Amino acid sequence: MITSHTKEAKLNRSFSHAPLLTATEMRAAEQAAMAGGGVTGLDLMERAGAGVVAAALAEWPDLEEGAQRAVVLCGPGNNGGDGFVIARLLHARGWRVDVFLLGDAERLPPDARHNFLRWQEIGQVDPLTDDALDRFAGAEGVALVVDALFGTGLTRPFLDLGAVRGRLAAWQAAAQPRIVAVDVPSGLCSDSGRYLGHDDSAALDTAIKADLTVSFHSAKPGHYLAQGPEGCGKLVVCDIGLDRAEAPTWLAQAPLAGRLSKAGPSHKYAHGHAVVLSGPPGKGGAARLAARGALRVGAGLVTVGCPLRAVAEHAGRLDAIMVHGLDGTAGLAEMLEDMRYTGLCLGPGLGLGPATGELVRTALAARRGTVLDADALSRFQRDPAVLFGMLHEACVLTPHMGEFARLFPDLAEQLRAEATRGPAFSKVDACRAAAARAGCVVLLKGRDTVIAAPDGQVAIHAAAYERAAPWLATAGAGDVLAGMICGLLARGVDPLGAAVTAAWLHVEAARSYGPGLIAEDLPEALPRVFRGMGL
Ligand SMILES: NC(=O)C1=CN([C@@H]2O[C@H](COP(=O)(O)OP(=O)(O)OC[C@H]3O[C@@H](n4cnc5c(N)ncnc54)[C@H](O)[C@@H]3O)[C@@H](O)[C@H]2O)[C@@H](O)CC1
Ligand SMILES: [K+]
Repeated sequence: MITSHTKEAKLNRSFSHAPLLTATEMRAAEQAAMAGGGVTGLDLMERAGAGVVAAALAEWPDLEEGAQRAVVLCGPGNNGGDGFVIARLLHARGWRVDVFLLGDAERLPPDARHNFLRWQEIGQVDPLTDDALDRFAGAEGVALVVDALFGTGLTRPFLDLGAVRGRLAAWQAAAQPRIVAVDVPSGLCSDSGRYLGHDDSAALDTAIKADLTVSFHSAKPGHYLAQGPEGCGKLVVCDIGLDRAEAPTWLAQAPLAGRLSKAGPSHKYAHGHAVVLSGPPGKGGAARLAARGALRVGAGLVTVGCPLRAVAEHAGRLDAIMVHGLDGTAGLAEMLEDMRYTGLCLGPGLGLGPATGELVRTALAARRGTVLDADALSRFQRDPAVLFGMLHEACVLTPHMGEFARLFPDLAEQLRAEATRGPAFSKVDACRAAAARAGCVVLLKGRDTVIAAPDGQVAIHAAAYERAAPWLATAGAGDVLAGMICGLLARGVDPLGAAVTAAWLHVEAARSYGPGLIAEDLPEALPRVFRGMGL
């Protein structure tokens, strides 16, 4: 599952991005390094443990002051092994450390067992039972709890230890020790960001939620998807000396400024002409928002194409954006004979009637860069295969979860089903399968937006951690996103690049505007974002 060098080189020109490794890919990276002979599993475990200690001390400098007290909860695998290393390193700093083990010490894997035995030369290990935790509940002065129960090896729900979660929650509320999770908060699936065995909405009430999560080598999809960000608190990735891995899934980061620059050809047609189709009078606001997004993202020209009877409404509301009255699908077909129209956007406010289906058919036959959103997707709920049969590789579909379920009901159902085994079916899995089925780029919206191409590449764009943008949950924001993608397609950006770039800019615009944001503000915030990028 490693991308080819050619593909990688192409991606590198478009984005800065970091690979996100699944549990299987992470294991493979570790195995490859060990097979190369340069490093042993014990070396990696030592580096992982040292990385957690360093990250915790960097996060909370007050922990450097005086002797502190820590509780380390170790699990039955190598995540627990990291825990024994951490206990030893904290002890070496003069800390008082209490260590609990979940499971049978005899059955620990070799590296974890080695570190268990080393710890036993220093201190004792208590079994992690309800009784032990009860006895410990009154312990004073615990400054740090280390969650080293389960990492990437979580295969089944972590249910029988409701007591642990309850205790941690109680400690967090009462004594307020900091909780640092090793690799992932235990119970969270590192591939999907889902807490196994829990209804999603209830999971966070009972889960181990960390204040800081320290992962190794590369972040994992689960740190960014679903409940990952809430569970992890804050994320730090520490280097454990493995070679940089490439993977088909990566984290979308800032687009390279050069790709958005207007330096070079100065003629407006050099930057493309985007067309946003609008619905009937009184329903044109969504199209106008999309058109504004297309214009601000740098399309040379933008036209709203609308029914003849909606021309007056649009003309009264638009200046820099042109209005073109269309006489149904024939009018659209005639308009698109002009090859200077380079990007299309259909869906926002378009309506769910048969006319929408016909407009989509006509637009797709013109084979331009085309964004299909909202009604242009929902219209095909009864027979998605009809839509899939018309799509081409210059298309981008931008469903939210409800629209996704209309087009890909089986995939949505898999995502909705309770996750009972790890690694669990993830939004990445769903979106990757959808893109393969549709034969074009699919951008599945959410705080964790997932963007998949039909060749299997997937970018996760998460408005989480330092890029949280809660104000983006506002009416019309999706219309602006569709318009921004359309504008980039019109400018000649490839579909995956356009979708990833727009997703990043959209969140950046929201963050730069801040509280009180409404959809109209998003396009207007783009100039500030561009200036910040040095454009
Ligand atoms: N892969 C790597 O490159 C490295 C891995 N390291 C650590 O190793 C971890 C992965 O170790 P493992 O693969 O041993 O996996 P884990 O330590 O995450 O857990 C695996 C063990 O837990 C059991 N288990 C899974 N779910 C359970 C449940 N719900 N209840 C009870 N038992 C359950 C499994 O049967 C297995 O015995 C990483 O998360 C990381 O912390 C680090 O030491 C550094 C290097
Ligand atoms: K953990």
